Amino acid sequence: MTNAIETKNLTKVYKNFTAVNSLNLEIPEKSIFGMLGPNGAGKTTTIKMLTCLIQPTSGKATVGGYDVQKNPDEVRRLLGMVPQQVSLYKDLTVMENSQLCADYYGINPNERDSRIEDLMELVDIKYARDKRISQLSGGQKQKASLVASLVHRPEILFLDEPTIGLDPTTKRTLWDLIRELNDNGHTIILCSHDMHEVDMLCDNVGIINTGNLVAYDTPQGLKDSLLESNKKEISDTLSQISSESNVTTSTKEDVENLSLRKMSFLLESNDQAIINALKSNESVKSIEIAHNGRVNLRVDYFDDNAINSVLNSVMSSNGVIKSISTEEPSLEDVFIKSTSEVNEDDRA
Ligand SMILES: Nc1ncnc2c1ncn2[C@@H]1O[C@H](COP(=O)(O)OP(=O)(O)OP(=O)(O)O)[C@@H](O)[C@H]1O
Repeated sequence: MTNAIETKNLTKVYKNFTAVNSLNLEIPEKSIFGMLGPNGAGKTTTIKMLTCLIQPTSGKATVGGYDVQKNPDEVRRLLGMVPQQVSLYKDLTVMENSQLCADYYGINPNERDSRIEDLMELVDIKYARDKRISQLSGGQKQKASLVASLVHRPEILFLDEPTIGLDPTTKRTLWDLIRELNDNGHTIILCSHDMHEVDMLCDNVGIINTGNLVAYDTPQGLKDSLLESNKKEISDTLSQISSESNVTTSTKEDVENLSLRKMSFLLESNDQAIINALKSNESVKSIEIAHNGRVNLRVDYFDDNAINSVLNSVMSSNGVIKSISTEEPSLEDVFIKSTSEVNEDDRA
């Protein structure tokens, strides 16, 4: 698979502060890539280098095969950018702003307006085509910005916090649009603090912390690796504790609790036979029935068959499960873990 974007030791230093530190990144063509990182991590600086707005201090980046320093015009032609702060002309209308963009990219005037009309229809902003940007709401401005940035049909689209401040319905429309653009072959680079959005939309995710790429994988791969590293951490701590006689009972209990994973059921009825079967199941370490009737269990983290065995206990007592949930690590957990080890000197 070819890469839409490649960086090799890409670095940006402001005076003596390193904002992006030797970044090596590969973003496959026609994929959706999520860029995560805490405030000040270096995401915008990276995007600015990739979109030729600033020059790297050292290292290299190619976009669509073109070097950002040697061929900035070719790179600009390939990409579209929807920035965090909408950068359209406030006194011009939605239509006029898009026309200006189309003219900048030399789109044939005969084709220009029909392209814009189609895009306005796609993002549902046609009804405001003749309104000035200053008269639009936040969500409408975001949509107008999308139309203007898509008019030259960019192969690679950078979206910086595209759904921030949008209502849930408009957010969903934009998510659908992002998927649709991707289905049509556009590579999307999505910068977002919305973990659900990134988890749901992205093929790959990179987490940047103090200018360094600290994690890169599929969303599921990141969550799986956190589960593995949690298991290891708990098991190491438990074996350390069991060899130290002066550790208090409550500390032991705290760590042992960490080694339990939550699971919960809603059963058609909480027959005593089912509850007894669960209580006598060795994988079940605690059981509690909530006021809404939900059965909350804690099962052994390390027992790979725990969930299967719990399900068997319910089924063999003729229990009917209406809903079930287990607690798995979320992308937010991965983010917090990957960005928690910050060297304070790096943040200066
Ligand atoms: N022109 C500049 N001069 C000096 N330092 C800068 C400049 N631009 C950015 N920085 C610093 O570089 C670091 C990275 O900033 P950047 O804007 O890339 O972060 P970010 O990850 O996009 O953050 P956010 O999520 O808050 O938008 C920050 O510490 C910032 O203060």
